[in-house]
Amino acid sequence: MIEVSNLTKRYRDLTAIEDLSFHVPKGEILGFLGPNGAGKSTTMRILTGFQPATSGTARVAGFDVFEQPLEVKRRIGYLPEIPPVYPDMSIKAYLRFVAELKGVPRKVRKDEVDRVANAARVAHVMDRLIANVSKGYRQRVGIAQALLGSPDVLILDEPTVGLDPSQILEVRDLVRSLAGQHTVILSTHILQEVTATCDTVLIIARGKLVAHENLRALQEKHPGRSLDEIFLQLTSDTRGASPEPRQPMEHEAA
Ligand SMILES: Nc1ncnc2c1ncn2[C@@H]1O[C@H](COP(=O)(O)OP(=O)(O)OP(=O)(O)O)[C@@H](O)[C@H]1O
Repeated sequence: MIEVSNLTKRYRDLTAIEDLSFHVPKGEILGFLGPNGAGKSTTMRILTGFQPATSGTARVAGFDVFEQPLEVKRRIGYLPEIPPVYPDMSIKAYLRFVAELKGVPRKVRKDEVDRVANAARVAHVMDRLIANVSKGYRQRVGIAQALLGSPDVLILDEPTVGLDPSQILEVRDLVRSLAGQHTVILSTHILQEVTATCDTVLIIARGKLVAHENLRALQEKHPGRSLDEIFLQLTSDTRGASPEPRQPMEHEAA
């Protein structure tokens, strides 16, 4: 469903991701793990067509991300790190608005909004202003908008960041319930996030792929070690190094 080949992104002299290649089969929930600054958001922005790559190719549902971006966008639901919600709108008005933007036909729009509201468990707060609901609910609204139009692929960037423990459990349950019908990439720097929701993990460090396998197989390769220890070992050459200085923001093309 997702095929990435030799993907590289440079921001001036900083290489954010380098020669990344991986494949995500249909219906899988892939945990995309890496320390801060490893290149997760960059990869997701490229896959969702929000940012060009410097080189390499990426295909979603058979469509090239760079050559057929509209076809790709139609098949992807994206929850960026900061949910793209409008605080002054009610949840209902916002979801109807996004459904319209996504081209959900008018006569099925109401049913589609009801469907995603039930799936993301916001159906009981639809008339509340987004500004007045908790961060957990805002995150659910972000997930609901990603589900609109039932895209084949969902890309969720740090969906539980900043939530309290009970909200985290609810969002994890929700993501788990999506397996099978959707192919999901779940980005996080929290290992428990992956063990709670995913079968397969892809780990990057400093923009390079350091592991891509079934969680159980990864543990079997490192007997007697916890996943935390395995993660630390695999990403160790990035730790202890001084933090990456942030380059000037690049808003324009690669
Ligand atoms: N627009 C940009 N312009 C310049 N440098 C950038 C830009 N976006 C990201 N970077 C740099 O690219 C590297 C990878 O960043 P990215 O945000 O993809 O990492 P990440 O794994 O998502 O990190 P985090 O978990 O902290 O969100 C970092 O060194 C970051 O400073």
